[in-house]
This record gives sequence, C-alpha cells and structure tokens, in this order.
Amino acid sequence: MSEQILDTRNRPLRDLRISVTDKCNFRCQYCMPAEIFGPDFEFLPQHKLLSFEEITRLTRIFTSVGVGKIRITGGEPLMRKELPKLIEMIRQVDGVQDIAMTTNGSLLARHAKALKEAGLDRVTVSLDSLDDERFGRMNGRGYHVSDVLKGIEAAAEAGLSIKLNMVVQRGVNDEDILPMARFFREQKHTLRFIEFMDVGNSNGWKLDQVVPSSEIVQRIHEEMPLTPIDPNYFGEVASRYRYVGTDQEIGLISSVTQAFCSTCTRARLSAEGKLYSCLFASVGDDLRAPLREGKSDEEIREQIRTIWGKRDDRYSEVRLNDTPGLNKPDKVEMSHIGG
Ligand SMILES: Nc1nc2c(ncn2[C@@H]2O[C@H](COP(=O)(O)OP(=O)(O)OP(=O)(O)O)[C@@H](O)[C@H]2O)c(=O)[nH]1
Ligand SMILES: C[S@@+](CC[C@H](N)C(=O)[O-])C[C@H]1O[C@@H](n2cnc3c(N)ncnc32)[C@H](O)[C@@H]1O
Ligand code: SF4
Ligand code: SF4
Repeated sequence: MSEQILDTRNRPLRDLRISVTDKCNFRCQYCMPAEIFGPDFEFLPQHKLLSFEEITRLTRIFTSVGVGKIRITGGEPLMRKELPKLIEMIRQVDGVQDIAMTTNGSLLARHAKALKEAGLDRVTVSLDSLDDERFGRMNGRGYHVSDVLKGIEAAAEAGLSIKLNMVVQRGVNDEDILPMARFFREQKHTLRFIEFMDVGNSNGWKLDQVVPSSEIVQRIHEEMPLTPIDPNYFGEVASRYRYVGTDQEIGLISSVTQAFCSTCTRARLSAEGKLYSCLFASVGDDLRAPLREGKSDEEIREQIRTIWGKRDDRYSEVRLNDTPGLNKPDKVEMSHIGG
C-alpha cells in the first residue's frame, strides 16, 4: 500500500489531472475566448512543457503518495504530438489504476484506436450542443457536431469507455438540454451536465447564466422520469440519476449550486509542470525546476507532501458568498491547467 497524504481538511490526494498542452483548436467562449486567445497570444514554447519522461517520473512519485487515478487533459490533449506514447508510459507505472482523458473530440476519430492500444481506459468527450450552427459558434472555430460524433463512434469501436460533458449556459445552449439527453440516452452513453463556472479571468461569468442542476433534472424528469442513485466512489464529482426503468444514467456537476470541495481529492499539474491544489488557484508550485535541477524522487515527494499538507482550498464552497466584483487576484486559466 502506498502512503496516503492528507490536507488540512483531511482530504487524501487521490487523483492527478495532467495537462499536456495549453493549446487548443477550439475557442469556447467560456474557456478560451477568441478575443483573448487570439493570433498574438503566446502559448508555452516546447522546451517549457514537461517532457513525457518528466510527466511519467512525476506520475510515479504521485502514485507513491496515494494517487491512483490519472486524467489527461489540456488545452486539447490531442494537440500534443505522440500522446499514445505518453499513455503507454503512464500505463507502466505501478499504482496507476485508471487512466482517463478529457477531449473536445474533434481529433479523436484518428487517435482512438492507438490510445486504447496504449492503455487508455476511458474518454470524456465535451459536447455542448447537437445543433451544428450553435455548436460552431460555441466552439469559436466552426467545428461540426459530426466531427465530434465521429470521434465518439471511433472511441466506442476501439473499446474505450465513454462519458459526455456538456457545459450549460442559460440563453446560450440550455435549449439543448433535452435533445442532448434524448440522444445520449438512445446512444447509451452517460451524459453529464456541468454548471457554467467562473474559471480563469476572461470568460465573462455571470450567475444568471448558470442553470442550476436542480432545474436541469426537473426539465428532463418531466419528459423522462429520473431517480437518484448512489455515487460510484468517494468524492465523485457528478451526482448520478438513472432513467426509470433503464440502466442508463446521467450526471450533474454542480460546482456552483452544490459545491463538492469537502471531498475534493484532486491535484492538477499544468503543462509546464506547476502543481495546483485547486481549479481556482491563483498560483501553482513549480515541479519542473526541481526535476531539471536533478533533485531526487524523495526530495520531490517531500515537496508534494508539503504542498498537499498545507492545502486548505474550498473555492466553490465560498464562491456564492463572494461579493461580485470583489478585487481578487487573477486565477489560473482552465485551459492552462486542465479542467
Ligand atoms: N469546481 C470544480 N469543478 C470540477 C472539479 N473537477 C471537475 N470539475 C468539473 O467537472 C467537469 C467534469 O470533470 P471530469 O474530469 O470529466 O469528471 P470526473 O467526475 O472527474 O470524472 P470521473 O472520473 O469520470 O468521475 C470538469 O470539466 C469541470 O468542469 C473540481 O475539482 N472542482
Ligand atoms: C478545459 S477542458 C480541457 C479538455 C478538452 N479541451 C475538452 O474540452 O474536453 C475540460 C473541461 O472543462 C470544461 N470547462 C471549461 N470551461 C468551463 C467553465 N467555464 N465552466 C464549466 N466547465 C468548463 C469543458 O467543457 C471540458 O469538459
Ligand atoms: S473547453 Fe476544451 S475545447 Fe473548449 S476551449 Fe477549453 S480547452 Fe479548448
Ligand atoms: S473548487 Fe477547488 S477545492 Fe473545491 S472542488 Fe473544485 S478544485 Fe476542489
């Protein structure tokens, strides 16, 4: 059994979410708005990115202090060249029980088979609408729904387990809630509805654009009756509901209206090797420098123990009490550290 480390709120470190690139081919308004992430925006140069060897070494150190779940994310993780090679390297690490990836799905069709063969267990594909025009607008680059559906199909054919993520914004895509629910119920994939969050510094978040999960459940329940079911594991982010009379389910990720910080076991590693103890953190701790300065595994492990031991984050829990417009320090961008 590996060591378990606890933060100041007794939360163990269990999941590591690894961002492999800060780049993305989409410009979702709620994440990387085109007016900010324009042609002049400077993304990380290659030498600042953690190499696959560095990521794998850190994964090994993290598993020795209790991490079992790995999620590959970004930016768009499939923009990172030779990603299957990284998956293969992480798969070899003792203690890694589950490797998942979050992707916008646009490049998945051509990579799904290689990812599965390399050892990826699961993909979560983000899709906000089945309406091509609206989807093209939301992704900021005119990508088609069919590009993503082909990716989902290829992932299913390759034998990857699949979930869908839909960020719901009132007045933007809330009319897609029912069509998405019907479609993925039919397709037998679990769809999770995510409350629009105030991540990063530039997504123009307003509370009145958040559709509370309770309302989403109500809207679906009126047409397709739902019943709540237990979480799959301690600290599961989504609350689960099953369509009555079926074994199909949906998930609700309610970080705005029902914060889940008290069971948050997630650490996030940015593409340049900074460790963030919260999605809403302003600063991360640099792990790349110690890696490149020749520090030993034990020295880096001790640094991680110290960071996690001091952790007190509970941003979502305090968010609703925050005064809008309060002068807070800039938070890290979600595309930078992964969702
Ligand atoms: N506030 C907050 N939101 C989170 C956190 N983790 C995930 N989310 C949100 O939930 C979405 C879904 O996360 P995923 O990584 O797909 O889901 P997951 O629940 O970790 O995945 P499973 O392992 O399949 O249960 C993310 O895109 C974020 O929007 C978190 O720690 N804090
Ligand atoms: C940052 S993306 C990275 C992975 C990949 N590019 C994708 O879109 O799946 C991870 C997840 O964060 C979600 N996300 C981004 N901005 C968000 C926001 N403001 N509120 C809620 N979820 C958000 C996305 O929908 C996506 O499911
Ligand atoms: S949510 Fe994902 S696909 Fe959309 S801009 Fe952010 S990183 Fe790219
Ligand atoms: S807001 Fe921070 S502490 Fe709370 S669940 Fe999200 S990442 Fe964890």
